[in-house]
Amino acid sequence: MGTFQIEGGHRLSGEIQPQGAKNEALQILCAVLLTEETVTINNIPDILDVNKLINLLRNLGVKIEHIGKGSYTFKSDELDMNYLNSEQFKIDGGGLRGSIMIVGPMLGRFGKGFIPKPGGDKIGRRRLDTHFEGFMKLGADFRYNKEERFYGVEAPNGLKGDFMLLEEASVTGTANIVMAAVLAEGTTTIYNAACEPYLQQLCNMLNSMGAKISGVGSNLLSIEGVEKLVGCEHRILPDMVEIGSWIGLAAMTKSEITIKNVNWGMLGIIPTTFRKLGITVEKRGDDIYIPAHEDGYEVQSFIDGSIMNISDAPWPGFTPDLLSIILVVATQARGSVLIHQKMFESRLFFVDKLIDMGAKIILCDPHRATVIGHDFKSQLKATTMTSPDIRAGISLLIAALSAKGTSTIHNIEQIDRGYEHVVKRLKGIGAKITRLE
Ligand SMILES: CC(=O)N[C@H]1[C@@H](OP(=O)(O)OP(=O)(O)OC[C@H]2O[C@@H](n3ccc(=O)[nH]c3=O)[C@H](O)[C@@H]2O)O[C@H](CO)[C@@H](O)[C@@H]1O
Ligand SMILES: C=C(OP(=O)(O)O)C(=O)O
Repeated sequence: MGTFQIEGGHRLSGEIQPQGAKNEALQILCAVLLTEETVTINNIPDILDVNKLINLLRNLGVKIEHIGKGSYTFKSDELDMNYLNSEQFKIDGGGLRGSIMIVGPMLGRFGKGFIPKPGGDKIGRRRLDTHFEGFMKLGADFRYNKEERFYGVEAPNGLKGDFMLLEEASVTGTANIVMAAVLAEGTTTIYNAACEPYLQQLCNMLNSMGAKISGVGSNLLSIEGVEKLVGCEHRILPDMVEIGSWIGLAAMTKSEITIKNVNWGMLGIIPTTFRKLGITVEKRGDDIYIPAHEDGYEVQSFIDGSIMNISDAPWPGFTPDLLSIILVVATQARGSVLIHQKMFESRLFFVDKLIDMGAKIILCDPHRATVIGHDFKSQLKATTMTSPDIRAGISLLIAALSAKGTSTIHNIEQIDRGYEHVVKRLKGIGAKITRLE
């Protein structure tokens, strides 16, 4: 278990370049399985989850070349199907959430897809029903081995397009079904599809490979199946969740920070949501400029004067992956805010660590927390903590950087899952952080 030691209470300053998006990369990497031709992907983040998935693809027989920083080529022309029955696959597949998305492309191209129960954050129940109901709608047979927690779908006679209304707009579920449907016979219509930038990017990439997907960016996708897909080159967007994390970091440490080349057009409601806490998020070309908040930041109120409420929702609503960061930043705001995590039922429990540090938070129930901001009149105090999940982890790191004294965070593999070279990059803007092995 890795550990960070953080000396808090220092101002940071300078520029930070966002990494490529983790959740987009996981979809895009799975899509390389859909063609025997070469696929080149640029701006792949060097993070634990992505490297685990690249390793899984290599073990499956994909020929992979690292051709430059963040750039790789993939060629899936001779896959080793026996790997899917191996013990190694159980270890590799169970190591991250994103591995679930190899099932759709394998089913679409080879008529069968398997996966052990995928890993990822323990942030509440994480059902896979949407994925498998979608595959079944396309004509696949489903089986689940409860003992081994192993999922399988097979369609020896190929998949047939159909209309489906998803029970929920699942991000990885939509990606998985789209990747199966591109090679199905006939037209598939997916209503209540997730439409995050991750999915828009995936659909655009598939179209550049010869797929026929329309409705990209909406919750109604139409996919006309094609016989085969060809190679392509794709660039991954900057990570909007990482960008949001750095906005929070700047505000809470009263630091002047510029986040470079953020691709503003794809940030959706994220800048507006930080502004609701009174944080200045300035657009400078394609950069985000956060000034040092010398006088703190004040939570806005609704038109009728009622208490501010920030909650998550499927895109274009506010991503649940930034709610933990909003919560930690709110602990130093002027005013109070109700944080409502609607999607995941165990993602707010990390607030007990913030309470230990002196934050004023009432955990109303597993989904809601009321934060009463300190307005910097009282600084958080350093402590020793363990990171329970990726976004709680980065939130605790932000809290530690703002706190008085030296904090220790254990289980930082959670942070390494999704944040590239975090020590080096944070040191680059003046943070006092050390990795202890
Ligand atoms: C690898 C990856 O891409 N992971 C992301 C993906 O996970 P993932 O694709 O696993 O998450 P889903 O979109 O399937 O659902 C997340 C949770 O939200 C609930 N739910 C979902 C849709 C909905 O309309 N209503 C609802 O309540 C689900 O029951 C589930 O508990 O999307 C999540 C939701 O944005 C993000 O937190 C994860 O970072
Ligand atoms: C929950 C997340 O990741 P995963 O779905 O990979 O667990 C996340 O990125 O915030």
